[in-house]
Amino acid sequence: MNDAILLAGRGVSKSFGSLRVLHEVDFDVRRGEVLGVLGPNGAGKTTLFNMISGDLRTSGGEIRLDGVALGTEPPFRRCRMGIGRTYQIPRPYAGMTTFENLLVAATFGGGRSEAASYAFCADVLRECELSAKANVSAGALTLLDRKRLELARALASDPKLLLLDEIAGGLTDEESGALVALVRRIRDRGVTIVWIEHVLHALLAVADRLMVLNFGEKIAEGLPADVIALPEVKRVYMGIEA
Ligand SMILES: Nc1ncnc2c1ncn2[C@@H]1O[C@H](COP(=O)(O)OP(=O)(O)OP(=O)(O)O)[C@@H](O)[C@H]1O
Repeated sequence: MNDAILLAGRGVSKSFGSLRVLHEVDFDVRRGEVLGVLGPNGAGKTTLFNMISGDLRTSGGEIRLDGVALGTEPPFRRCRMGIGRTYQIPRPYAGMTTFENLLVAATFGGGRSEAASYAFCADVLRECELSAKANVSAGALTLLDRKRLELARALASDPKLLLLDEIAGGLTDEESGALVALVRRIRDRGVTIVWIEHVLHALLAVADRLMVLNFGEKIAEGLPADVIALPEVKRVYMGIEA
């Protein structure tokens, strides 16, 4: 096992009936890095996340966390193994307060006792700049705060790997700057991050490497500046003919 690699996928494939969505994708996520995932709509990015988090089974291939094959482990067990994720469409419990949302994630996802969860959740709220909204109903939060809450809920299970699915969409430049600063802080305390994002400037502000998917295949990976300069990436992702 290579200690530098936290998450590894080999030959990862997914089909829905006759629709092949991912085809033999190999990837490594290095411990402590931010790996950005790019690709046009329908490229298979969220499907890849779903297979890492256990929301979907793979049709082929293998995914390992810390060298341990995830196999058919259900989502809650993967969460306890250290995989946290956000969803493209935030799914807070709208009738609960921000703090209650975190408590649920910390006790069920993180497996902490309720008592131990209180102090931990207060720290997560502070990190995500949500302390002032602790007692606000999640359904009443602004879009930026809903995104922060989505991230905070993923952090409440104390993940070593955080999967972020398009958290910057719909935000102003200033708001996405605040989110980027938060992602950096999380990375700086040692959490490994894989971030699917269409808002390129947000991703480029923090990603250490990029991986690009197109029609379910990996077409590029490497340092961000190198990857976005590739003619193939410009063509499929940005619609620019080289
Ligand atoms: N449960 C499902 N059943 C059938 N087809 C599905 C299912 N989930 C996803 N797909 C299809 O798989 C393909 C890849 O979808 P996916 O959501 O992974 O793409 P994506 O790269 O995340 O796109 P976007 O950037 O729009 O979020 C799409 O054609 C989608 O319609």
